[in-house]
Amino acid sequence: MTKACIEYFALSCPYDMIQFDDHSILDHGQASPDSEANGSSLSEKKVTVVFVLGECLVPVYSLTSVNNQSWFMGYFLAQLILCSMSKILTDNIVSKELVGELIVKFVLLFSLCGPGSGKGTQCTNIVEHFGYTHLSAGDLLRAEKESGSENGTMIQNMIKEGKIVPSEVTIKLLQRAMQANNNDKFLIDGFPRNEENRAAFESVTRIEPEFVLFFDCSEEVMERRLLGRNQGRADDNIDTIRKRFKVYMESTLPVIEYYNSKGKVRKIDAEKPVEEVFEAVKSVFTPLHEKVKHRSNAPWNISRYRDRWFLWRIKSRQVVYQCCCLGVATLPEISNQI
Ligand SMILES: Nc1ncnc2c1ncn2[C@@H]1O[C@H](COP(=O)(O)OP(=O)(O)OP(=O)(O)O)[C@@H](O)[C@H]1O
Ligand SMILES: O=c1ccn([C@@H]2O[C@H](COP(=O)(O)O)[C@@H](O)[C@H]2O)c(=O)[nH]1
Repeated sequence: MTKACIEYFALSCPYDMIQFDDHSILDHGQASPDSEANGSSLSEKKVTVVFVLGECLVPVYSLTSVNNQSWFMGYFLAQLILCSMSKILTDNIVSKELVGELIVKFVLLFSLCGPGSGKGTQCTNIVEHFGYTHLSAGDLLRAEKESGSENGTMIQNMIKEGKIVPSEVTIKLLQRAMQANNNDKFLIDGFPRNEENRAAFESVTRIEPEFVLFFDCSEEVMERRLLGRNQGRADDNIDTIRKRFKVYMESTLPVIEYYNSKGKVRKIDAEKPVEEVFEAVKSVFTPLHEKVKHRSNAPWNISRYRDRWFLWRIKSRQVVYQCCCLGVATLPEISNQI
């Protein structure tokens, strides 16, 4: 989550310093069956709010000293996004260290490998073993084409030619799929396909991958696997396969090199049998899995502040909270649910 960021500021403020648009939070508190949730006890509590400052202000909140209730946290955060940020920012900058363990990262992994290297096969294993949500950009595009979308013909032509679909189309599909899913661990397969995809995704979502899986496999082996796949895909023919290899070498390899220069690439020998490849995958995932397994299984919520969508979730008592800016979006289809 927001790993591309930039700077953290933790602000401690008494609850009553925060100006809400209305007082319904207190009304809510009085209505709560939980005695700690009444208005007077809330006003005595202290809240630490963490902001991430970037190109735009992306709020990330973590709460300390709050004996919170889940309804309160949810309502508080929704209100806080809507309230005047400037009022809070002018007060009480405490320390950057406070952030520490309290910010729980939104885990994102990319699997970026040649066509036919076996990334789809391994992603299925990773989902079963480590509980990630697997989003295959290619599958999302194929489903979009099948749905009769206005982009259907364009997508079909691009896939047939092995070309890369414009970033805005693919990113919108990925964002929608992430928003529709409660998981906090996503494995995005076959994306970003080129530098433009990568830069657009990071700029829109402000999310960077934790690491990038790279399945090393020769063209000869990949070609043999694709020709033997037998799933009726329009691009599993020798002409399209060769075009895909060319696009991969010219456009996708530079993305892998970019992530490699940032120390994020985990290279795996993908020419071995499926089970052996998965053993290597497991050794890459296990340390990360250990690190994040304490994370909350609370459901994700979504809300919008101005033109930005925020994905957030709360776990009360143990102070687990995550917030992720999903970027500028007009998503009228979900606005009614908020
Ligand atoms: N390690 C392996 N050894 C032998 N065959 C494999 C291995 N991994 C995958 N395959 C087979 O190779 C074919 C391609 O695998 P898969 O669909 O996982 O590739 P992919 O990288 O996701 O391809 P694409 O980019 O075209 O979606 C499948 O038929 C799969 O069963
Ligand atoms: O981010 C993406 C992912 C895929 N495409 C197009 O889809 C095909 C098939 O992708 P697979 O990952 O192999 O299933 C690919 O050749 C591209 O044409 C895309 O444009 N952008």
